[in-house]
Amino acid sequence: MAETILKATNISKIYGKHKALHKVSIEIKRGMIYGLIGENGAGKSTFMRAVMGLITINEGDIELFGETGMKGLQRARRKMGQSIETPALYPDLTARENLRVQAANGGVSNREINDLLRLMSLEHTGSKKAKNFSLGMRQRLAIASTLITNPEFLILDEPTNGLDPSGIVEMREIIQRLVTERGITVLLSSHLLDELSQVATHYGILHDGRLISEFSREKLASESRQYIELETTEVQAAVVVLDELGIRNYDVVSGNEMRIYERLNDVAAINRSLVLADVKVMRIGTTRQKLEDYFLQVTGGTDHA
Ligand SMILES: Nc1ncnc2c1ncn2[C@@H]1O[C@H](COP(=O)(O)OP(=O)(O)OP(=O)(O)O)[C@@H](O)[C@H]1O
Repeated sequence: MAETILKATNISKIYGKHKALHKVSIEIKRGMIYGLIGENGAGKSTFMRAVMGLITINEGDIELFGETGMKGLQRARRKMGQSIETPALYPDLTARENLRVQAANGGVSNREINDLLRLMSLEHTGSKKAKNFSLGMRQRLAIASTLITNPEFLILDEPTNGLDPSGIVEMREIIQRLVTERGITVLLSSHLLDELSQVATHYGILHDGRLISEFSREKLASESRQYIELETTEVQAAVVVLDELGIRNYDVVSGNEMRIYERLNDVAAINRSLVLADVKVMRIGTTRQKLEDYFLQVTGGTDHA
């Protein structure tokens, strides 16, 4: 069983009359990438701040690396890095110079800095100053700065926020690299499930300060899986053809609609077989349940999302 890195039990945080977190319990084990999903104001940053000890909580317990209590948590937090409060970047310095400054007291070698620049895909930024960086580059440099201290557990608040699609893909790759190359456990947040869909191993949905759903990457993949959508007036006849083709993994979802979960690349061949058997095909093609639809489903519909 993997070591528990974070165990938050029944965490509540109240601002004035507003309950920003309501009895939130989350457990993160070594090697997980835990994605905290929720709309703006759901409580994601508040939870992360509580874990980092940047705010006090009104109720609940936090255990980090098996440590509890003020002293224990202080010790544990030395093994952590975060991007909630981003370190100041020096706009007139290059990526390398920025990391040098961050590393000034840490005895960090040039080799390590080179490695960090490569890890963050910043190795080709050369003499470019941080003020001329794209948002994605700045975000990556900020993460690189937090890695100077070699954390085992990293908290990233909305790392894909504001990035364009290619920046999002790059950030996902980098986060994955943190895990595979450095064995870092990650807690990260986003207001869009889609943005973390290919990176997180586990998901928690926060809504109005409550953790309303938790699921694994596997569950997400199976619930938002791709399938062939077939619309026909002759479902019975279509079933016979599919059986003849050896296709077993399908559902009849209504009187004239079917979903086929296998042979996704054989749409044309399946269509041909149906037509040859005189089955009227109104529509056939691959589709994928939109992740944001899934999000609406688990949050209970538009009222809650
Ligand atoms: N220092 C504070 N004082 C008062 N209310 C606060 C404070 N910080 C956060 N809140 C409130 O707590 C709730 C949760 O905020 P939080 O920043 O955790 O949300 P979030 O999910 O991270 O959203 P966002 O993506 O907008 O940051 C919000 O209603 C917010 O207004």
